[in-house]
Amino acid sequence: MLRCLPTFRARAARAMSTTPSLVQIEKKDNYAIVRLSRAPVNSLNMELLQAIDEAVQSLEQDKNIKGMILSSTNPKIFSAGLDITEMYQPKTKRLREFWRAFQNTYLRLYTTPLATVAAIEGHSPAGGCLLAMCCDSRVMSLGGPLIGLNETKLGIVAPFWMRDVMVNTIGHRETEKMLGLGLQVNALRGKEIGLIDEAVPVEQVHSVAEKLLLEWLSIPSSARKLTKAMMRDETAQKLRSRLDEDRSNFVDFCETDKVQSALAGYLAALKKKAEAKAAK
Ligand SMILES: CCCCC/C=C\C/C=C\C=C\CC(=O)SCCNC(=O)CCNC(=O)[C@H](O)C(C)(C)COP(=O)(O)OP(=O)(O)OC[C@H]1O[C@@H](n2cnc3c(N)ncnc32)[C@H](O)[C@@H]1OP(=O)(O)O
Repeated sequence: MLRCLPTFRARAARAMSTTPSLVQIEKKDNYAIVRLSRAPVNSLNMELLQAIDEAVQSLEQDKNIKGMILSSTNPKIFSAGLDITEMYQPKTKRLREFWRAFQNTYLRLYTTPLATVAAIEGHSPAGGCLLAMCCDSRVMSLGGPLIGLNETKLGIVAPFWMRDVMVNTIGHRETEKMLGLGLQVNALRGKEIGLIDEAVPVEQVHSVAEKLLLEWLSIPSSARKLTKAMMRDETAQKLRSRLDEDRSNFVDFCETDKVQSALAGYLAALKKKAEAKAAK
């Protein structure tokens, strides 16, 4: 048995070196930094969504960990939102499972008793914006990066729970404009409308995120957790009571010719843009 151990260790090490982790977790004293790490743009496929859900769950179970900073290994992109290739020409079974993973990740992150801060150095459209809005606070870098729910621009409609989280963050009228027009805004504008809490130069994003997290963690823990639950449970419960219906709506909607042709057009435009960039 003892002689088997090095072989087992070597195999495990080899497996780790060949299977890059989709989410990197770095533990500090009483909090962790969770970095999304799916090249090139952290688009949220089913496996990444599940990895985020599992990461948050494992931190919730660690009695030394009280909070987390959600971030990206790519300083240019926080997350490109849902992986459009999951929705384009899908297999129905996988599409249902994919949406279930999205629902679960949202519910986990929005209602986690951990204190959470999003450190947004790069772009954060659609599902990326949702992940950020699920956190208790958001810090974003000044300059180029944009954040927002741009679904209408793709010819798709965000589900009611993405809308609800945005309404809870920036209010009804700003959501009506952001969502209806598919707007994405920079950090300064984000701060004006309450989507972003701190807009800072990129090199300060992490230190300010830590400062905000420590502020949340300075509140007596049970009071902070109960207040978070009081603020968020009703919104989460609305989806929990309609999980199957929401999943069916998504699958039916996604499989329509109209949505499929909108997604085809959008993917082609992304590809063309990437090719033009590569040709430069
Ligand atoms: C009425 C009932 C309603 C029920 C509910 C129904 C439906 C709800 C449906 C959906 C909800 C969706 C939420 C979403 O999240 S949709 C996703 C929206 N995301 C985007 O629009 C972002 C698109 N990407 C970009 O804008 C840029 O890529 C980005 C700014 C993120 C980065 O730009 P950069 O120049 O650095 O990189 P690119 O060259 O553009 O991209 C590199 C590479 O990555 C591919 N890619 C980019 N984004 C995605 C994506 N979201 N999914 C899949 N792939 C993506 C891109 O095509 C390039 O690929 P390649 O050419 O190098 O192979």
